[in-house]
Amino acid sequence: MKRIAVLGAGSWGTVLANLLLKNGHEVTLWTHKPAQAAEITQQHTNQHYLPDFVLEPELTATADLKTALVGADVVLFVVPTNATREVAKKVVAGLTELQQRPIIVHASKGLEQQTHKRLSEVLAEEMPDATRQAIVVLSGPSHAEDVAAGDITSLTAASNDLAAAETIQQLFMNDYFRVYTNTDVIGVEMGAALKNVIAIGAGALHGLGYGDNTKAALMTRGLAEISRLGVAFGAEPLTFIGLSGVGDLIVTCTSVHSRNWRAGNQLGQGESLAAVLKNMGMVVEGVATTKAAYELAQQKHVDMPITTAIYHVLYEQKDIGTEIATLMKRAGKMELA
Ligand SMILES: NC(=O)C1=CN([C@@H]2O[C@H](COP(=O)(O)OP(=O)(O)OC[C@H]3O[C@@H](n4cnc5c(N)ncnc54)[C@H](O)[C@@H]3O)[C@@H](O)[C@H]2O)C=CC1
Ligand SMILES: O=C(CO)COP(=O)(O)O
Repeated sequence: MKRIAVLGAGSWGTVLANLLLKNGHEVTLWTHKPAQAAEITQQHTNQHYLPDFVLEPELTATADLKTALVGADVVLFVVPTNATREVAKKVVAGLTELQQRPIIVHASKGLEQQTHKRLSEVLAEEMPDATRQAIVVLSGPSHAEDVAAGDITSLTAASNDLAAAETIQQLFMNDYFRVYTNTDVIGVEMGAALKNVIAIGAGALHGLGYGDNTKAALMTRGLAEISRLGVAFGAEPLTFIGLSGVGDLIVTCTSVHSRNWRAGNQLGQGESLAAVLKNMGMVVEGVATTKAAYELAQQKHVDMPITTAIYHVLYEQKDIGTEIATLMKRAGKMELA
């Protein structure tokens, strides 16, 4: 039995906290919203993020970070990518005062907007050795709504420290949640972040009325460019045919639960990006990651035509139909080049 602080009470943080509690661990969920902490602890619901899902009655939430961190063996970050650095700074202050050194895990999927860094890099930068053991990334095809319903789900726990990844694997495993380990942190984080970009494209195709052939083409060629960029940063190519690569790409490009897919679908139906983001009420990671991926591709001279087209639509207000036509007019090439 471990004591675990889960930071971020959106849909994913709440479901992971609930699962860890059901697995027999002592869990405290931290949210920066006091009213939400009260709702989770007293009413056992989190209506905004998980409508109608009843939480374990023993799950407690707090808006006081230090209360969540006291005695924690593991600290699990599940806040949006662009809040991770800010929250890490607060966690460092708390852990320094408490003189604790937990394993740090993150389950978020994105590249930091300003620096384009992966989240394990952000956490390593902000958290000195005295405040942490290893950093582990938890990733894979896993919509919170499906895990809440007890759907069989498989993820990967990636770390440079295999023993720490194995510890985290054991924390989460149960009869419907199976976790593998991986040591390719770069590949796992790049796959997780970049699939959100392609999912916006898949949603847009759906919104425009395209069929299954088109969506399969987008996913397959999307995976080709995800792998190219990942490998340029040192990822192992095989990681992209794993859970955090093709696995997460499939679920995010095909599920109505995906916020990235839903955002794309609404864009395809003619909504403006501003309206889509306003209506979603939850994080759509792929929007910021599209810009990061586009800029990284330019920096590394990696060909990413689909990501470029999505960047044009999101950031330069280009027409989706024109971007699709431009993609189709490119010269023929070898499939595996
Ligand atoms: N929802 C899902 O099914 C899955 C989500 N993820 C990833 O997990 C991460 C979180 O996603 P969700 O839980 O879905 O997001 P969400 O939009 O449902 O919730 C985000 C939570 O973070 C909080 N938050 C926002 N800014 C904050 C700040 N500056 N300080 C503290 N808390 C802050 C919000 O109040 C909210 O409670 C994302 O990176 C997402 O890609 C990964 C796998 C599945
Ligand atoms: O990462 C996810 C599923 O594995 C969640 O995707 P969305 O953020 O698009 O909902």
